[in-house]
Amino acid sequence: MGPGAPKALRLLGGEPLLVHAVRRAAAAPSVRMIVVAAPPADVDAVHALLAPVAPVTVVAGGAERQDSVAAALAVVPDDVGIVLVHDAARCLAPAELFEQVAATVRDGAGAVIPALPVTDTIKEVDPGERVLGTVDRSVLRAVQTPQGFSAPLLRAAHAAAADSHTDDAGMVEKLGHRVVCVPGSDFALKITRPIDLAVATHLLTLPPPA
Ligand SMILES: Nc1ccn([C@@H]2O[C@H](COP(=O)(O)OP(=O)(O)OP(=O)(O)O)[C@@H](O)[C@H]2O)c(=O)n1
Ligand SMILES: C[C@](O)(CO)[C@H](O)COP(=O)(O)O
Repeated sequence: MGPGAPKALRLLGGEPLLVHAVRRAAAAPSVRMIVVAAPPADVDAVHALLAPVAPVTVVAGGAERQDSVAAALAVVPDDVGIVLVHDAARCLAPAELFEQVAATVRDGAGAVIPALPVTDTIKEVDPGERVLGTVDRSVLRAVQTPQGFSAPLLRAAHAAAADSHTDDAGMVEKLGHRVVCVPGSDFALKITRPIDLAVATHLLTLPPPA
């Protein structure tokens, strides 16, 4: 995103991305507890920011996403059976997506991820940008959050993780456990570059997705 405030605190329609993300998570009827991992120095400030939005527990996050998820998971009570892991950067993921993911876990899938088909042609390249080949995109999916898990499975995956993973489902895959996809949402785009913020600003003007 370039220089400026931490991405989760950048403004979208006048409110921080994190506020949008928590509001939508809290609107999902299945969500009964929200844990936010924040930079250690900002725990109190993030709690104050979110208190008017929804009841939240705020913990100190880690250096990497995986560390932050582990820190948040550590305070989830043992009687919570399903955990959804979400990115603040996917701040417009609708409440309905949280529900769909939670319902699929509840129906018996241990690990559930929202995913969209890939629409570009994908090339594999070498370090010199020379094309090595064209990948069959029909078997590829672009994966989003919230990702949903049975809590014991997610805890086991984090406990076993020896290397770094870009998503939680990757750790579950490493355990050899099945991960299933549900249809993702265009509203769950990851805000990474300034253009994504421009797209999200437009999405805010649209009716909420059905
Ligand atoms: N130490 C970290 C880094 C990232 N995240 C979470 O992981 C999400 C996805 O990571 P990413 O978009 O890569 O966030 P950043 O690393 O903060 O941003 P960027 O890569 O755009 O610089 C973030 O929204 C945030 O919710 C986290 O909890 N702890
Ligand atoms: C979890 C994720 O959003 C799924 O696409 C993604 O892997 C996060 O990656 P990042 O490199 O931490 O942005």
